[in-house]
Amino acid sequence: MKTLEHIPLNGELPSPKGVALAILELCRKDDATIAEVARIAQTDPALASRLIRQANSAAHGGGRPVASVTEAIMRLGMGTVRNLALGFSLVDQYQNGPCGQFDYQGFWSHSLLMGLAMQKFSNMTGAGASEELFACGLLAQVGRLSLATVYPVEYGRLLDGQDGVARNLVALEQEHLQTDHNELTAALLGEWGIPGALIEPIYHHEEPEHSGFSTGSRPYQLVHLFYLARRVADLGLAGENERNACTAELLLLGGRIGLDAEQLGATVDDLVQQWRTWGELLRVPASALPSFAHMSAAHAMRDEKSDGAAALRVLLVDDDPTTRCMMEGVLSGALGHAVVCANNGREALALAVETQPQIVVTDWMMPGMDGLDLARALRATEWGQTMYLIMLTGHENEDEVSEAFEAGVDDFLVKPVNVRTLRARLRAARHYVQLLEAWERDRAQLKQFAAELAISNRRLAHAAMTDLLTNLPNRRSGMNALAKAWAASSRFEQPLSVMMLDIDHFKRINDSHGHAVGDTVLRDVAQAIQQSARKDDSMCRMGGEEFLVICPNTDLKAAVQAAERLRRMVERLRIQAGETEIQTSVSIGVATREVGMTETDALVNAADRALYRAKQAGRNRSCVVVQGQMRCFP
Ligand SMILES: Nc1nc2c(ncn2[C@@H]2O[C@H](COP(=O)(O)OP(=O)(O)OP(=O)(O)O)[C@@H](O)[C@H]2O)c(=O)[nH]1
Repeated sequence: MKTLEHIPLNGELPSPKGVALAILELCRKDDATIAEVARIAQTDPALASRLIRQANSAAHGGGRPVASVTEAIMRLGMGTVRNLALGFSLVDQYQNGPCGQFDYQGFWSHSLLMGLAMQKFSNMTGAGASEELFACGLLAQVGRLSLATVYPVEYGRLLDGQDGVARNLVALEQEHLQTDHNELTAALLGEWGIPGALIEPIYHHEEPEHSGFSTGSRPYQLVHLFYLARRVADLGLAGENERNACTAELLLLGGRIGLDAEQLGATVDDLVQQWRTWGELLRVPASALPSFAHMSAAHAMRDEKSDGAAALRVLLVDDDPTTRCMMEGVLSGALGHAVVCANNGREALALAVETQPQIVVTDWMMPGMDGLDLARALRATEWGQTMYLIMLTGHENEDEVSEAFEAGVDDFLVKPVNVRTLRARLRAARHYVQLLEAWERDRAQLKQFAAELAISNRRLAHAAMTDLLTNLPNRRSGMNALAKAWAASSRFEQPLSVMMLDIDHFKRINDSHGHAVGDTVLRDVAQAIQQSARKDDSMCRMGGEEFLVICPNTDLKAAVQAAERLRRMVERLRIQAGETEIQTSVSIGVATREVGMTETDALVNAADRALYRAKQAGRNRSCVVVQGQMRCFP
C-alpha cells in the first residue's frame, strides 16, 4: 500500500486543524497523559460535548453516565479520542469546498451513517472497539474528499463523466489523476496514525470479494463489515428508486452476520434515528427514511410491476438455517416471490409435490438426500421436468458443475450469494418459466386447433361426399362405393347387382306444387330407399330425381326382389308437403354383373337401359334386361 510520499499530489490535502491537530500531535508522544489530552479537548466545547456523547452512547455499554471530558477519555481510550477528534474536525472544516461537482454535505452525510453503522455492527459482532470503528467508518472515504480538495477542476470533470459505479470511478481516477480515492484514504489514515490492521480492510472495502483476505480472518470480517456499513450509508442517501436494490442486498449481507429480515430492519431503523441525531450535532444533512420493512415491501411491489409478472413459486432447500433465512429474506421479502422452505432433499421432494414450485433453489451438500439426488429425483417425475433448478455451490469446480448439469440442474450460484447475481439469475429463471408457460398455453391452443381442424376436415369430407338435399352419399361417393363392391365381388367371386331408380313424372310434381314440394318428395323417397336397403347395401343420389342402390353379394333374383320391395314401399308413401299430400312412384332398372363386363360403367349402363325399359313399360315398374331379354315386374 502506498504512503503519501508515493502519491503524486500537487495541492493541500485535508488536515485537522486547531484542537484536533493538537490532540493528534500529543497522542504521537509515548508519554501523553489523559489529563493533557483532556485539557486540550476542553478548549473546544463542541468537541468536548461530542466526546462525552460518544462515551455515553449505547454502543459503549451501560454503566454510570460520564459527565466530564476526562471521564469520557478514560472510557473511550486515548486512541479513539484522537480518531474522533480528527473525524469531527474534518467534518467541521470541509462542509464545502472548491470542487463544484463534489457534494460535500452529501459526502459527510454518507460518511456519518457509515461510521454509525460500523460502530453498531462491530458492537453486535464483537469485531473491534466500536468507537474506534465509528471514526474509521467516518473517514473510510476521505480519499474522495482529498481528491476534490487537491484536484477540484479535474476531479469535478471526472465526477461529471462517471456513472456512479465505484469500480469505474477508481479506474477513472487512476487514469486521469494517477491515484485513486482508496489509495489516498489509506495513505492519509496511515499518516494520521490509524493502525494498519484497520487501514487494510478500509482500502479494500468497496470490493471485499477481491481483498484476498482468508475467510474467517479478522481483516476478512472487517472488510465485510465496512462493506455492509457502506451499503447502509448508500441506502440512507439513495433515491426512492435505488433504495430497492439496497434493501435486497442488505438482506443478504445482514444474513451473513446472522441477522434475519426483522432484526436487520430494526437495526437499520435504529441507525437512521442515530444518524439524524448526530446529523444535527455535526450540522450534516440526514433525511428521514421510511422503515426498512416498508422499503423492502415497496421493492417487492415495484419489482412485480416492472417485470410485469406475478410472484413465482420458489422452493428453497438448505440445511443451514442462516443461509435459508437470508435467502428467504431476499427471495420473499425483497423480490416478492412466494417461498416455501425445506431442510433437506427429502423434505423438499414432499413439498415439491404439494406446492409445484416453478423454481427450486437448493443447496448441494445436505444430510440424507443432497441437492444432486433431489435434482435427479425431480427430473425423474413428469411434473418435475419443467421446474427450473438452481444449485448453490461452495465453489465453482468444473467437474462438480458438469455433474450438476448432468443431474438436471439448470443453473448454479456460488456461495456466498451476491444479491445482484441472484436477482439476475432469477430474471433468467423467470424468463424460462414464462417461456415454458407460454409454450404450454400455445401447445394447449394448438391441440384445440388440431381438434377443431379435424372436426372441420371431417365435415368438409362429409360435405364433399354427401348430397346436401337428401343427405345420401352423392354420385362421387356412390361411384367409390361401387368400385369397392366391384373389387370385392372379383376377389370373392360373388355376385353384384345394382338398381337404378327414377321418380316417375317428377317434373309434374315440381310444376304443379312447386320446387319446395319437389324437394320434400326427393327427401322422402331417399329416406324410403335407406329404410328398405339391407345392411350391406349402399346407395347414392346420382343427380336430379335419379338414385343408385348397390347390392353386394346379391344375384339377379334377390336384386329384383329387393327392387320390388322398394318400389312397393314408395308406392305406399303418402308424402305430406304442407297442406298437400303427394303420392308418387318410382321406376327401377336392375342389372347384375355378368361375365364379359370389365368395368363398373358397364353394370351401371345395363341398369340404366333396364330403367329406360321400365319407363317405357308404363313406369312404377322394376325391369331387368338379361342377355338382351327384358322382364318387367309386376
Ligand atoms: N325439386 C327439385 N327438382 C329437381 C331437382 N333436380 C332435378 N329436378 C327436376 O326433376 C325433373 C326431372 O324431369 P324429367 O327428367 O323430365 O323426368 P320426369 O318428369 O321425372 O319424368 P320421367 O322420368 O319420364 O318419369 C326436372 O323438372 C328437374 O328440374 C331437385 O333437386 N329438386
